[in-house]
Amino acid sequence: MPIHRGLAGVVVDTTEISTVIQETNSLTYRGYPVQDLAAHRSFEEVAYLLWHGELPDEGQLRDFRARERALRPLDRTTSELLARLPQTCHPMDVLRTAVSFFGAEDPTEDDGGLAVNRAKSLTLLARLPTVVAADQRRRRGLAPIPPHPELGYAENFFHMCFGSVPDPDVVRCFEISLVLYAEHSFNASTFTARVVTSTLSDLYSAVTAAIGALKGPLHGGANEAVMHMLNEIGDPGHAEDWLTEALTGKRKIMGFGHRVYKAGDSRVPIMQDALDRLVSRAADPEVTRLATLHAALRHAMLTHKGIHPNLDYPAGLAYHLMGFDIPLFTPIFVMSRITGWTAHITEQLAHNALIRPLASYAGPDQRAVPAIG
Ligand SMILES: CC(=O)SCCNC(=O)CCNC(=O)[C@H](O)C(C)(C)COP(=O)(O)OP(=O)(O)OC[C@H]1O[C@@H](n2cnc3c(N)ncnc32)[C@H](O)[C@@H]1OP(=O)(O)O
Ligand SMILES: O=C([O-])CC(=O)C(=O)O
Repeated sequence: MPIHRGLAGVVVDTTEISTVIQETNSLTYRGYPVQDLAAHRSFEEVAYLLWHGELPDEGQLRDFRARERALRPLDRTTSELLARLPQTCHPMDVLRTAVSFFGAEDPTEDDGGLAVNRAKSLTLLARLPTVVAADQRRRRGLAPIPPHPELGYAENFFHMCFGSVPDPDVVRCFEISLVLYAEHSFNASTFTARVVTSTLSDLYSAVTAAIGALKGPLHGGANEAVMHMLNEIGDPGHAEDWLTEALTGKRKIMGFGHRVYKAGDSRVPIMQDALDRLVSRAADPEVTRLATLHAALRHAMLTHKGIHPNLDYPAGLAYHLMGFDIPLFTPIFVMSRITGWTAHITEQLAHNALIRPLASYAGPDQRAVPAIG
């Protein structure tokens, strides 16, 4: 029987949510090219699209926004619990714990009905930014800032992190990153959520597990690893030598390569444009140094290995330029991907089959248990 390590190239089910087209390096959400969604639609509209299959009309969007805004605040018990977590833990651990706690607190935790799951998904979408922002402020020794009910999803996140909203160009770049991160078919974290759901477990358990899968540096954790790597290299003139040494040492270069796209990630040109806008508006020598280094490493990687960057490469630097602390980058990915995960949980439940592959046994032949003494 052929073995497909890492399930590479294996098609395990159908989905109507998105498609990553390998041959053309393109991506659509419910049939719409992600480039067009990023250019013309808000993140809230994209969330609605992923969950409902169609873009909202004006009234539907107004109602969706109002419900999301009303659900943003955390209750006192949650805030107190999260404030007790050690500051040495990663913010992804805080987020994972928060979702698990939301499940424990929710009397409808085990109700996997469509309406109940939609309500839980919206609650998570609304509350996760409040958790992430409060955690960043706690680590900076600052009091949390409550959500602002008159601000959009992206603006409100800046408000809760920094107490102010940057100019619309910056907010737009952030929103573009949220649209691009929202959904990507059967990636590792989404598949994790589907595996958990396939046992008929609850939505919170599936999302908690998905957060754990996203945290790893081969998946979502790469956007943080990109920034650590740029800081390690430091000087743009060192990029080439650093890369040669790293490749000789068999290091994986963070933010490069992809399981599905082999000739470039469909989302990178859009995110790179957004990043370029952030760099030019900064007009700061330190930002120019980072952008030059970023470009030099991309060029060296393509020349030496023929490997293209993935979305985490431009997103990592963009989040740094927006002022977020590095450990927040993957939690921001969660704030967006919660839409894709929960759309997949709903889809899995609608056509469920327990996910349980086979393994080819490679251990010792059957043998007798030695008698003790
Ligand atoms: C949003 C996201 O989750 S996107 C992914 C984010 N992850 C990263 O950026 C981490 C760095 N990248 C990687 O580790 C890989 O490219 C992955 C895990 C994303 C994809 O891996 P796979 O599809 O399993 O490809 P695989 O690891 O087999 O790579 C194929 C070849 O390219 C090489 N390669 C692929 N990516 C990289 C990389 N980033 N750095 C160095 N070499 C790489 C591998 O070493 C391998 O070479 P070999 O055939 O000589 O052994
Ligand atoms: O599809 C993947 O394997 C990883 C990825 O790019 C994503 O989840 O956005």
